[in-house]
Amino acid sequence: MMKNGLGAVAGPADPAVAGAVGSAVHVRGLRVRRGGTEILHGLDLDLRPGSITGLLGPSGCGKTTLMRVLVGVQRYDGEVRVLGERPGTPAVRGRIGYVTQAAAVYKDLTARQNLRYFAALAGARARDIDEALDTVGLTGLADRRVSTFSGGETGRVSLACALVAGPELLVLDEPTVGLDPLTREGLWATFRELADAGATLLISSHVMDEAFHCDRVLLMRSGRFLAYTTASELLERTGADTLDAAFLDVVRRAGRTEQGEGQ
Ligand SMILES: Nc1ncnc2c1ncn2[C@@H]1O[C@H](COP(=O)(O)OP(=O)(O)OP(=O)(O)O)[C@@H](O)[C@H]1O
Repeated sequence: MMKNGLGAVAGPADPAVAGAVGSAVHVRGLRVRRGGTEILHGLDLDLRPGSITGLLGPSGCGKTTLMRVLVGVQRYDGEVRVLGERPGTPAVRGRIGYVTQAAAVYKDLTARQNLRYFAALAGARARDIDEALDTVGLTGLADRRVSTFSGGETGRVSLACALVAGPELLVLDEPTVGLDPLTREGLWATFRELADAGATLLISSHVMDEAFHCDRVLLMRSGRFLAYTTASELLERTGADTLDAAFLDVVRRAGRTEQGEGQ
């Protein structure tokens, strides 16, 4: 398992639930190549059921690639289990929600019609459509065609479509980008409710401060995990005033460790 800049390891959040059986996500030695280049360099990870994990790191570090592996649309080498199964297998496909950066909704339908469609696909697992619309703040726009929505509103329809399917694992690629602070706070409250009800959430973000909403954060850089910790622990250990400064500190320490190992 890889050492990070804080002297900890990117691995089990809680030894009591570590391993393929107890983890919602279990990853060992994950490697991914895209376009002939290795993008992820041997990742280890366990996510506890009912937890929120923030996946934080600069653009291009491999966040989306990791998410693609978990939802079963990316080839990989190594061991990966999601909800106890191999990614992409029929046994888990309907139990995982994935919201990409590009909204995947039907623009010629209204928001409500989109949700009805995704609820129908989810069958017995489906949640209440009005509640999902309310959660993302779209009740007032529910019966307008999505083609008339702003980018942020369209993104919220996409999120509501994932929510309405009642997923056990929710993988969200930058769900709060372009949203106003009020909607953002409301969404984080919803994410917490989902986790409290037993769902596991992995949420990527560029915004370091969103780490305060997460149970744990994974700091990622250049296809490697630098730390798997909490926001407050990160501040405490680095002595930094802000999470941005703490992240830079971790990056510098990791660089020094690599240099030291290379000598
Ligand atoms: N099909 C591809 N062929 C070659 N390289 C790729 C391909 N897809 C992605 N990459 C590269 O893989 C790296 C990781 O990309 P990824 O989309 O996972 O990053 P990210 O952390 O999600 O970035 P962002 O925050 O900007 O969305 C990037 O350097 C990207 O250029």
